[in-house]
Amino acid sequence: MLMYCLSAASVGIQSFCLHVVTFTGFEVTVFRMSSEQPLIHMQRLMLRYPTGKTALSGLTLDIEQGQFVYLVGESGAGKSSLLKMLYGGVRPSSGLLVTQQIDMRDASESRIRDIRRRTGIIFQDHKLLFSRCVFENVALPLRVQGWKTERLIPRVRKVLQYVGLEDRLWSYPEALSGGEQQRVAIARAMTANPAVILADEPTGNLDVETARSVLDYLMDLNKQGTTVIMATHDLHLLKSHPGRVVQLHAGSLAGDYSEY
Ligand SMILES: Nc1ncnc2c1ncn2[C@@H]1O[C@H](COP(=O)(O)OP(=O)(O)OP(=O)(O)O)[C@@H](O)[C@H]1O
Repeated sequence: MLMYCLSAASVGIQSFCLHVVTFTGFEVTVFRMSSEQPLIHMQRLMLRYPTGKTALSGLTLDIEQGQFVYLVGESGAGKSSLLKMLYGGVRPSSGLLVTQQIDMRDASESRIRDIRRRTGIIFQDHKLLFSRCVFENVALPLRVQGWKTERLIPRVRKVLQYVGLEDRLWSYPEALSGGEQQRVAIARAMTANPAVILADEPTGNLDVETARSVLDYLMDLNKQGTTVIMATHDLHLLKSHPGRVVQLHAGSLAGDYSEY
């Protein structure tokens, strides 16, 4: 089932978005520009930290809606810095970055908040709140958006059911295994129907089997329309879960393989 919505202020005048309700019942927001621009467009993108360290030096790259992209490269290549830039954690020092139709060079704070609302973020150390139960951790992005408790309960139940943790609703993260904690982080990242999921080494602390199951969830979300961009050192995962591979080296593009 497809539902169209009118272009919102945050998506620009000539753009529109589709809310796609997928076969598993999740609604994914898919953005399209009338000019068919890519979801993410980078041109000679540079990032220099205040310390003077150049993390990205002249990156030119497009990422299309619906792609599954692995970011690979040696430690310090710039993978995390690129992900950070994609959710507005740091601003470009020079060059062009347009993500989800927002020019990040001069985007206002409210535009950056728009980006974050449409972006799910997963970290290696999952960054769950240990003082809050699973339900509250997963509900957080919806609470930030002002959802009332009665409306968010069914949504949180549904995403926890998806990652197989509906029976752990009231558990605290410390009572979960590393793999279960990462599945809670996936549930939290997907709960607000993001257009994009950014994952920074989400399998870094997991054994091979658990890492594969985390990848299964991300691949499944991708098949339902969510663009996934994932930094990883786990190159063996690329064989079992193929995708586009973007290789960085010392802040520059070193390779771009459409299907590994
Ligand atoms: N906040 C920061 N301030 C200054 N320099 C930074 C900062 N964050 C990262 N860097 C530097 O920028 C470069 C790129 O770092 P980044 O974390 O993006 O690499 P990475 O490819 O993600 O590495 P890893 O695989 O080890 O996570 C490195 O030289 C790093 O030391």
